Amino acid sequence: MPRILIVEDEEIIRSALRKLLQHAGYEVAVAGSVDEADSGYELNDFDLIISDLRLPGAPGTELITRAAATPVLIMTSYASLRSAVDSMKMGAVEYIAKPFDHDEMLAAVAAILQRRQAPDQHAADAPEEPAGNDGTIDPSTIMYGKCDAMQKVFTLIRKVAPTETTVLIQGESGTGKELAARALHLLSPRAARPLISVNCAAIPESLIESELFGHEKGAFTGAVSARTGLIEAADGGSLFLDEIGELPPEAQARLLRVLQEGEIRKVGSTQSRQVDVRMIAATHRNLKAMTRTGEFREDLYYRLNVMQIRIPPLRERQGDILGLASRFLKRQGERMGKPGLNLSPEAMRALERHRWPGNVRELENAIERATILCDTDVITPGLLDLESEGGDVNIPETLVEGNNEQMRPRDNDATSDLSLEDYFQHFVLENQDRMSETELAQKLGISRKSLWERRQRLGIPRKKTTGS
Ligand SMILES: Nc1ncnc2c1ncn2[C@@H]1O[C@H](COP(=O)(O)OP(=O)(O)OP(=O)(O)O)[C@@H](O)[C@H]1O
Repeated sequence: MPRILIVEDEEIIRSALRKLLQHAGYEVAVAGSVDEADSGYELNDFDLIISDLRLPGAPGTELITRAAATPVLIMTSYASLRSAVDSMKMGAVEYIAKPFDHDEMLAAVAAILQRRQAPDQHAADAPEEPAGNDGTIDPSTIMYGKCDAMQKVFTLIRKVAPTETTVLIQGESGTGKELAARALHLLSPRAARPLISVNCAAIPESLIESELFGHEKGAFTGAVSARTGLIEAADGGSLFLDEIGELPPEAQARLLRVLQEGEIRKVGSTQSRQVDVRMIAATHRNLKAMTRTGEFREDLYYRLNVMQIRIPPLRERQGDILGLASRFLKRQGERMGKPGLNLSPEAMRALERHRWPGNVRELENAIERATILCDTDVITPGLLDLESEGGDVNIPETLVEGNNEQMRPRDNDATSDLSLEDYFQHFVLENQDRMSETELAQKLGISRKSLWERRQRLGIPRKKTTGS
């Protein structure tokens, strides 16, 4: 049985992670700091160390040198992507952003241990030797989907993952684009190398070029030292550019060069450097339409759109709703110490009838909310609180302004013209004075981070007087 050491100072995360890993069949030990880990255990006896980056005393990356024979997976908050990149450069085998998804964590652990068992296949110092995926990792171990539409997505992922092809993942917010990108990476020969995920909408426009491409010392005010960009950090691995439609024009031009020439030039540098990165991009927007309005470069669009994977909205995956719900219920129940929860027949019907404008994320949030509020073993429709969430709102048939036939609104009534962003904007403007940010995000079925990002993008930042 593989032995894993968790080094985390936050008790709640430490015990949740321990339970998750024990449940998955691993032998688990825990420590609250690097020194506690080092004095309490023989670090090289473990098959894997999972450590928080920020700890009291030495940072988690210290374990990379102290446990030279053991792979170290670093956990870091999403906001500190930069530290994640630095951790990878220091030799961490993988990083994972907190709060992490349980499936994502288990998939990352399984992939690292699998590579450890077959070290000849990945030779970390020889990236040109493909790490290989021996077939034990499958998209269905990373994301749930039994309906025909998702089975087709999985087939496509299995086919395209082993290639070097650039992939464009399209789908509404919350459909699972990021999970699909992770599956593409983990099933690829690059699985042993980093997957760097960047949300282009979350990085301020003024910083995006230097974040992605790096900069030389003195390239602009504040550039006190040279810095490696995220693309370079993904060298040998994969780069996932989420919300690619938000990339400003100058960064689009630079990215095109990376795709065409396989080389990057840091901001303020005259020299280029070759990089070997597999590009995966995602968007909920219609890039083709954006090329017509000049918002997105047509040449870049064609470079990115070599292979397209469309993740269907949840309302087109009717057969998966209950399966996903019971998976989330089991997970949340275990997390919150309520393991025997069930959905009442009425709750099941309510879930199946709901339109799910926020897709899988909204379902996940609804189940989490119901699990918290539930005082018995049965989840009733009232606890899911779905009526006010969209059942009575005019959600368009299809929210993506699609060039893709499948994505076009199916009818021409007035609501079909309402884009997801219009809906979002209406909802926020109408409700922000009486709801907190947390409530707004929950009702929209998105995370608070997503709410904040979209507020910035749509020019409706949170009012100072609004509570949260
Ligand atoms: N098929 C699935 N099985 C299990 N969980 C899923 C599935 N699809 C999505 N999820 C969960 O739903 C949430 C949203 O998924 P994800 O972040 O991948 O969506 P997204 O399309 O990238 O969203 P956004 O466009 O807002 O970034 C995550 O917590 C993810 O784990």
